[in-house]
Amino acid sequence: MTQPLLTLKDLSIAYRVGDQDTIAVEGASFDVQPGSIVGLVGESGCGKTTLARSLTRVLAGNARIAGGEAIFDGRDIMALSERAMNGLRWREIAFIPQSAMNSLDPVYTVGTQLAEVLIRRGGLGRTAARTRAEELFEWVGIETNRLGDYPHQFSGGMRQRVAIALALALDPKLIIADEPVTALDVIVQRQILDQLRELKERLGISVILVTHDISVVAYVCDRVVVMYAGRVVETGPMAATLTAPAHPYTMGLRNAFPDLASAAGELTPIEGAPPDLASPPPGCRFAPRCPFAEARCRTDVPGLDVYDGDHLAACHRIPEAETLRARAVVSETWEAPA
Ligand SMILES: Nc1ncnc2c1ncn2[C@@H]1O[C@H](COP(=O)(O)OP(=O)(O)OP(=O)(O)O)[C@@H](O)[C@H]1O
Repeated sequence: MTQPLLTLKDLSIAYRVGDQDTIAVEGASFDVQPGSIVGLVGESGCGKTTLARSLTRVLAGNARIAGGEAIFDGRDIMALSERAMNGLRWREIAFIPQSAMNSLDPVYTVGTQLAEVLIRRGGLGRTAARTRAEELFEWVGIETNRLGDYPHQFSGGMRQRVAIALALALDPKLIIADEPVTALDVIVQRQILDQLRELKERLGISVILVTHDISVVAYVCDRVVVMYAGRVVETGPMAATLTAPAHPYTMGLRNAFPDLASAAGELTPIEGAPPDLASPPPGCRFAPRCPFAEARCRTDVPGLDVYDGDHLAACHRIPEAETLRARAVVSETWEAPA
C-alpha cells in the first residue's frame, strides 16, 4: 500500500463559548491516499466544516485544536508555525469554498485574480502567469478569452469552475472542497463533479469533498468518512460502504437522498435532529434516533471497529449489520425509533 498523503490521528477541535468548550470534532482518524477523492459526509452541524477548515488552519477565533495530529506529507499540520502553514496554503493544500463568490473578488476580472495568486504567491513573472492562467482555464473547461470577464459575468457553475482553477493554480497535492456543488442544479453538479474526477485522474491530486449529500459521494468519491455529532461513525471504500453500510446512521442517510445519476425512488428521512454538541447524549450519539438502539448503546461509546478489511464502523451491533441493513430499507423501521 502506498504512503497516505494525509493521516488524521485522533484529531479533536473545540469551540469556546462563554466558559464552556464544545467539542465539534472528537477523535477523528482516517487516511487520504494520493490521487483519491474522500467524501466527508453527515448532516449539518456534524463537524465536517470544522474538520475541513482545521486542515488549512483557518478556524474561527474561538476554536482550538484540542488534541491529535494531521500528518500531511510527513509534517503535522496542527503543530506547524503560522509561517510554515502560510507556505503550505495554496501551494500544497488549497481550499474551494461552498460559494465561489467567497473566493472571488467582484471588482477584479478573474484573470487578474488568477495572476495575483500566480505572481504573488507562486513567484511567476507576468508572461508566465498569463500562460499558466490560460492553461488552468483550459483544464477546467472555460474559454481562455473569458479571463477578462468579471465574476458576475459567469453563471454559478462557471464561477465554481473558476474557483477550481484558482485552487489548482499552484499545483497543490490536496484540495479541500467544502460543499462545492450544493448551490448548483443537478446537471451542473454532475459537470463539476466530473471535472473534479478528471482533474484527479490527470493531475494525481487528492480531494477531500465535504458534503451533506450522500449521492454526491456515491457519484465521485473513492472513499467515504461518515460523521455524526462530531465523531467518525463509519469509513471505508465508497462502493462497499454505500452498498453495505455497517452503521445505522449511514443506512439512514442512504435512504434519505435521491440518486444523482437516476430518478428518485421513495425517500425516507431520519426522524429527529443531531444533538446539541454542548451537551451530547452519553454512549452512541446516534442512539436517540437509531431504530436499532439497545440499552448498551445509550451508555457505552462504541469504538471504530473493523467491519470488513478497511471498512470500519462505530456500532455495537456490527456483527448483525447484514440483518440491520435488510430492516433499514423498510421505511416503517424509521417511523418508530427504539
Ligand atoms: N465559531 C463557532 N463557535 C461555536 N460553535 C461553533 C462555531 N462554528 C461551528 N460551531 C459548532 O460546531 C459544530 C460543528 O459545526 P460545523 O459547521 O463544523 O458542522 P458541519 O457538519 O460542517 O455543518 P454545516 O454543513 O452546517 O456547515 C456545530 O454544533 C456548530 O454549531
